[in-house]
Amino acid sequence: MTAAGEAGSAPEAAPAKVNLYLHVTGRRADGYHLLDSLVVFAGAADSVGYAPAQALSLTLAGPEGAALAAEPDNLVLRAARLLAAEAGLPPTGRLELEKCLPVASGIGGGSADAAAALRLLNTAWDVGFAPARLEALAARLGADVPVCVASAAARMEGVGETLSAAPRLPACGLVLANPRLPLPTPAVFKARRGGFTPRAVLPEGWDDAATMARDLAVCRNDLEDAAIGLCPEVAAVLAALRALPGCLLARMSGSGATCFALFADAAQARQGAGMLPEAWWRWGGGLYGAPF
Ligand SMILES: C[C@](O)(CO)[C@H](O)COP(=O)(O)OP(=O)(O)OC[C@H]1O[C@@H](n2ccc(N)nc2=O)[C@H](O)[C@@H]1O
Ligand SMILES: Nc1ncnc2c1ncn2[C@@H]1O[C@H](COP(=O)(O)OP(=O)(O)OP(=O)(O)O)[C@@H](O)[C@H]1O
Repeated sequence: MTAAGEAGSAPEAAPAKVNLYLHVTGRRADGYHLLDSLVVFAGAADSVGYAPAQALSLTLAGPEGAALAAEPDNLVLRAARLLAAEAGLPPTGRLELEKCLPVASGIGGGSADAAAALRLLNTAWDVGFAPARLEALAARLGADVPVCVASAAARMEGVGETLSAAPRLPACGLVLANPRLPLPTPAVFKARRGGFTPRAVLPEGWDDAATMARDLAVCRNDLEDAAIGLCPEVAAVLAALRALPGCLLARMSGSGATCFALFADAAQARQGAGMLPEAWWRWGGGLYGAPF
């Protein structure tokens, strides 16, 4: 155990993933859908903390923690047990999950938590697996977990395990809004109707948010209609986002119900989030890791 491990590790951020577009390009024989998606990470995040202890445990904190109180199989614990088994170690430690992202909401909160736990424990337990090995483990926890291991913008294909470089992203602002209605991913995939959408054609990069929004406008989220069928409030969230001053593009993320809007900068996005109904979960800011 390292000195840092004995004192407990610094909390690991678990940022929200946002699917700027999501094309369903095909379907595998096992029923899983083949996707093409541009994934970015927002400044909105959960965090996972660790302190050494003989037995593995998890405590929940944060504004959305109560929503997981009855969850028998938290992804953080599943990630910890999987890493321990692969490393040939007993799973140990007191984990704390500060839950700020709404549960079952299309921004991969559970996936981000699982990936953060893999990163944190890979260091705290001195396992030392390379990122590629962590990504392979992550794929066993869920389709969205591999992209969350690096928590950096990426193009995601296959069922989520094929990651490649994203176009160079400009500075931009993001608003996230959720009507506080959970929408489980399996139900949305099941309700999807229609054919497949080709892989998107993307440039090498964008110099400003308006150009990026213009190019992304020809893409779509192929789960949006199914999500609106199951949760009509998604349409109201999209309408409210599109009405915000400075909104360049609004679309649903993942399987919903969270929708995002793109802005020229983080300040405009923060202002926009403040104009949305208080009953919704809403967040405004920049991309994860951006200077502000
Ligand atoms: C919609 C996305 O959020 C886009 O980023 C992800 O593809 C979903 O990732 P996730 O929540 O980690 O999904 P998982 O927990 O692996 O799968 C939940 C369920 O969604 C469906 N599913 C998921 C991913 C995928 N590529 N095809 C699917 O059909 C399957 O019915 C699966 O049983
Ligand atoms: N740490 C966690 N955070 C959130 N959900 C968790 C966690 N651990 C287990 N879960 C379970 O996982 C489910 C959330 O998965 P789901 O894929 O629907 O939503 P999501 O994490 O918002 O991601 P997506 O973008 O894929 O929709 C919840 O129903 C919850 O019971």
